[in-house]
Amino acid sequence: MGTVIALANQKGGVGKTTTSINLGAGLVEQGQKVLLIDTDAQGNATSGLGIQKSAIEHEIYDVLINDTPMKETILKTSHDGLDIVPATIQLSGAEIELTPMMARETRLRDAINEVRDDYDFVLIDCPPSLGLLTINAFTACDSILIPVQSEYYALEGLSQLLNTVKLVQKHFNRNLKIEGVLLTMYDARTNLGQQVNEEVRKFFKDAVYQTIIPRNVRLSEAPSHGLSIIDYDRKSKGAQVYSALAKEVLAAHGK
Ligand SMILES: Nc1ncnc2c1ncn2[C@@H]1O[C@H](COP(=O)(O)OP(=O)(O)OP(=O)(O)O)[C@@H](O)[C@H]1O
Repeated sequence: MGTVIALANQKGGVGKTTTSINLGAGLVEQGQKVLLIDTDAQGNATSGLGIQKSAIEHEIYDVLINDTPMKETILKTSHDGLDIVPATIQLSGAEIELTPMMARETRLRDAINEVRDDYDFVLIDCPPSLGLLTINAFTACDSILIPVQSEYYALEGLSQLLNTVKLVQKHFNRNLKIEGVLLTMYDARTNLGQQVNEEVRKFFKDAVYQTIIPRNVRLSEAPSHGLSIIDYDRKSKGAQVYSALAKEVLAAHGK
C-alpha cells in the first residue's frame, strides 16, 4: 500500500508545486511508482508536467464533486512512470460545492484508497490555503511535507498550519504525522538564508531535511517546458538536490 504525502504550506509561492513535481520524478528515478494529485486550482503541477488543459477529460474536481472514480482521471506525464490526477480552474468552486451531506472532509481519502495499492507513493500538491481541499489532503495522507521558503517571516503562519494538523488529528486522522520540513529557495551567500536555516532547525529540530533546495534558475524554467528538472536539465544543481531529497525521503521510509 502506497505512502500518501501531502505537500502543504498555506503561504503561496514557497515551492510546493516545484517540490511535488521534482520529488515525484526523483522517487520514480529511484524505482518507485508515484502518483501526483494536483489539488490546486491553478493547475501548475498539471501544466508543469506537460499536460495540456484541453486534453483533460476528468480531473480532481470530478472525483470530489461528481463521484468520478480516481482511476478514470489518472494521466501519464512527461516523466515516464510519474502519473497525475490533474486539476483545472474548475476546482476553484469545489470548496463551496462540497456540502456537509457529502462527507466532505473524507472524499479525497476514500478516492485515494481505491488506487493506493497501485503506487509506492502518492503525493498531494495542496493549494495555498488551509481550506477544505487542504483538510481533505490532511485527512487522506499519512504525513505532511512542509516546504519553507528561506526568506523573511519563514516561520510565519506555520503555527496555524500546525493547529490545523492538530484539528485533523483529533477529528479525522489520528495517525497524521509531519513527514519533514524542507528549506527551499536557499541562498547561502546571504546572512538571511543562514539565519532562516538556524531558526527553522531550532523550531522543527530533526524534522528538517538535511537536503536544502537552493535558488536555481533551471528549476524555475523547467515547468514552462512541461518537464521535471530531471528531464529538463539532469546535470543542474536543481536536479541533484531533488534527487538527494528523494533518497532522503526513501531512507526515512526504510527503502
Ligand atoms: N528552488 C527554486 N529556485 C528558483 N525558483 C524556484 C525554486 N522553487 C520554486 N521556484 C519558483 O518560484 C515560484 C513559486 O514556486 P511554486 O509554484 O513551486 O510554489 P507553490 O508553493 O506551489 O506556489 P502556490 O502557493 O502558488 O501554489 C515558481 O515560479 C517556481 O518556478
